[in-house]
Amino acid sequence: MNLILDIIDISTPVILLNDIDARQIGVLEGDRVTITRIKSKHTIAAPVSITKTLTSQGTATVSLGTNNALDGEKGDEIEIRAASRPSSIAFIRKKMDGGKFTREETAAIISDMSSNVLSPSEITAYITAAYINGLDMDEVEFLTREMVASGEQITFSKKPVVDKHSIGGVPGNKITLLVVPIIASAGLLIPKTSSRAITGAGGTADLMEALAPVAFSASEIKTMTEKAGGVIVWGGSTNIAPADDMIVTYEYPLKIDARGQMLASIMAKKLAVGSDTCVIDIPIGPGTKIPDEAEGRILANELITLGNRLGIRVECAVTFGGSPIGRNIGVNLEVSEALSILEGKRGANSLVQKSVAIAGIALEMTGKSGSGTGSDAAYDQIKKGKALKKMLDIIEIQGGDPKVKSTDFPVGEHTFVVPAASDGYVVSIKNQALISIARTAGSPVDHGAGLHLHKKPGEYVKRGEPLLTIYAERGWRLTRAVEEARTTYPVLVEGMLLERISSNR
Ligand SMILES: O=P(O)(O)OC[C@H]1O[C@H](OP(=O)(O)O)[C@H](O)[C@@H]1O
Ligand SMILES: Nc1ccnc(=O)[nH]1
Repeated sequence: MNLILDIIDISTPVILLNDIDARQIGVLEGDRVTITRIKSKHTIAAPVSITKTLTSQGTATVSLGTNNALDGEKGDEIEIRAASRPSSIAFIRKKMDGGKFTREETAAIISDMSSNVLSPSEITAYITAAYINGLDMDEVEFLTREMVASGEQITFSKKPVVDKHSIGGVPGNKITLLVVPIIASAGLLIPKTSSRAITGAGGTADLMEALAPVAFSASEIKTMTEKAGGVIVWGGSTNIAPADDMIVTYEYPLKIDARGQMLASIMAKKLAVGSDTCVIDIPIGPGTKIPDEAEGRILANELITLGNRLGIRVECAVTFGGSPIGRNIGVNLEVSEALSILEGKRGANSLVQKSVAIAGIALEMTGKSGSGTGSDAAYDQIKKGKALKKMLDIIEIQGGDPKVKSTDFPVGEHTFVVPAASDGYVVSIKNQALISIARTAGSPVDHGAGLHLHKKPGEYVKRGEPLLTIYAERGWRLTRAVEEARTTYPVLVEGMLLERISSNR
């Protein structure tokens, strides 16, 4: 049936059909149709949503998410036909039943995902099936290569091309804002692509966005890296492994990072930007993605094996993730904390030591520093102000303000101080509770939202002294975050009364 195209500004891939037209085409809610733009003969597929009022008879309203693939204009004539179910759904079902994906099946899933043929519930089913039944190394390699093939690739003529990545999972992990300028200031190329928050309250792409734009094409990333030595950009921005970003989008609300997808997500971004030397941070501990050192070693071997298969030299650093890195969680708070260290101010040991350790490994891997001297050399780049200067160059080349200072990042005006309920040493911190409070307060969308930890494990606190301060840009968000802090006890002080339980009678 031929209809007239209208476009609605929502991102979810969908086509809205009037119920009378839908009946004539023979489709029900959630069924798929093919849409052919008569003028260009270009055909795509999309899931249907049926309406009596939003779209009148004779019109088909597609979301921006769908129109990106169709490339249509309001008023175009389009032909709509009921489509058969994509074959990738059968492959997803195979994984639900514990089967193994072939390269062709992986390619079909990634292609259907990238071209919006799969609906959000089907993508979620794919991630969930892989989360539960896992992917073996062949399947991970297929996925990585298909993710790369779904977008553009960069090659540099100068070698080495260095990279770093963290598997995430530990709150406050802003080290990329220090590691990249350290490495670039040592004269190495580092085209760093990051995801937004996956399980956390602020991913590196979210943090960097407070300093400069992060969405660039592959050729812009190449040119900027060649000029400044490094960049910190959003991997899902344009066309660097776009299928990876779709997976991350559907993982975020579930607060999961499926193992096979995580390996592919990280390594696809490395392969796409042409890096040959990579250090990967694996934070371990309670409330992180990896519970202990033994599991950290297994993951490290998987990343190294995958790197070998892709021609990337990988070293992993298993790091302590049992409590936050630094003391701030949330976009502006983290950016400010990272910049203040680059500016030479005193800062949290956990942040400085971890950053120079990771940067040091990269310096040693590339021969810039001798064995065992990398972290001192990395620290020197901070102390001599070279890392700060490089970070400002990176900010400038990405279109941010090169005069920015650590004090330029406002926190939300709504604040609440959580006091210690008793005297004692802080014995532990619940990462997941802190992440959840920061997300509830508005992070990463509200840049001023988040929290500051006054006390970390091993530190003494007196009753009534602040344990943490919560910041929000909106009063209602602060109220909800405070309610959460009251029930989850994110910072545990020894001897603290956690709960009173009495008989119901
Ligand atoms: O939200 P969770 O799952 O904690 O972690 C995701 C973060 O971890 C990685 O950090 P980086 O790019 O190595 O700095 C990703 O790119 C992303 O920013
Ligand atoms: N799944 C992922 C974990 C960490 N970083 C990523 O880019 N992707």
